[in-house]
Amino acid sequence: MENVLETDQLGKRYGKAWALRDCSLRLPVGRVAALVGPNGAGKSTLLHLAVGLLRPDAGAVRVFGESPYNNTAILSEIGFVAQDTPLYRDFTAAELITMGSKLNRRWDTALARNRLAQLGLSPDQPVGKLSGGQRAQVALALALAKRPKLLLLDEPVASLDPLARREFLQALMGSVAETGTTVLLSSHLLADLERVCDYVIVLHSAQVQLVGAVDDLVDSHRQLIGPRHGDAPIAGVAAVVRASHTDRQSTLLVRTNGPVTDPAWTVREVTLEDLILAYLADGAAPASHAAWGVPA
Ligand SMILES: Nc1ncnc2c1ncn2[C@@H]1O[C@H](COP(=O)(O)OP(=O)(O)OP(=O)(O)O)[C@@H](O)[C@H]1O
Repeated sequence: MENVLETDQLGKRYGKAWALRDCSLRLPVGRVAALVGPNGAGKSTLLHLAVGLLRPDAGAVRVFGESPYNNTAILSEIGFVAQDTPLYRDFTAAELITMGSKLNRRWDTALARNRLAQLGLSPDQPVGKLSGGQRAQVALALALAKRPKLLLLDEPVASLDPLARREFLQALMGSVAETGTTVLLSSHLLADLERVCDYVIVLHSAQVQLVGAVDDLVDSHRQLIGPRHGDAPIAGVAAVVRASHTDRQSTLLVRTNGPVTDPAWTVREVTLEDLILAYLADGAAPASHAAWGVPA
């Protein structure tokens, strides 16, 4: 399957501290991917490297097979909304739409205008006078109007109210279904991500903890509840990701390599949220997806 974004041992350092380290991942075409991790995990750094705003200090990042830092031509295929949704504050939304139409090859003016109308946002007001959430909506409308092949969104819904959030994610999904755009969006709102994403990248402390298709990851993990567990191997379990114990009972989130049939264990399916929380809690033990054998 074709990969839109690929990184190989990608690293970015600020002074002596690595903001992103040994990051190897693939994002296949057509996916809507969640980029998840605690504050300071390296999410924005990864997005900035992918859009060529930062130059790697180690390894490589390729978007559509090219280095975004050295090849500005591919930027026409990438839409990016940064975390603080920077816009020229003295410009009106209408002026920004006109500017977009002059600067972009595949610009969809009607889409941008319709979204603003749908949202009840005046196209004639300087965007600096809009609320933070309204400005985010304008930035997102402009990003969709670019009709990019890859859309990178850094916490796009953080400043939106719950209804606006739901509406935006629906609009995003509609646009993706129509155009086949690959999306990578960072967010802390796991329930939102669970609704819209079919791929996930979990970062912690500058390193990739988990990456893969949501279906594959959910299929290859289980929660086990049973007698207090020591180190003894359990048939069907490739690795224990997270364990919690009482005096007599253990609850394990495990990666499986076959069915767990030992009757001592009650086996439950996991949700994406269970998985993300388990891998985030286990952030001290990073590994590449290759090491886990999780399909990319
Ligand atoms: N310009 C900078 N100068 C120095 N350190 C930086 C800079 N930008 C980011 N960092 C550091 O790099 C690390 C990763 O930051 P990054 O912004 O990528 O995290 P994040 O996962 O996007 O966090 P958040 O969820 O808070 O937005 C952090 O430790 C941060 O302090």
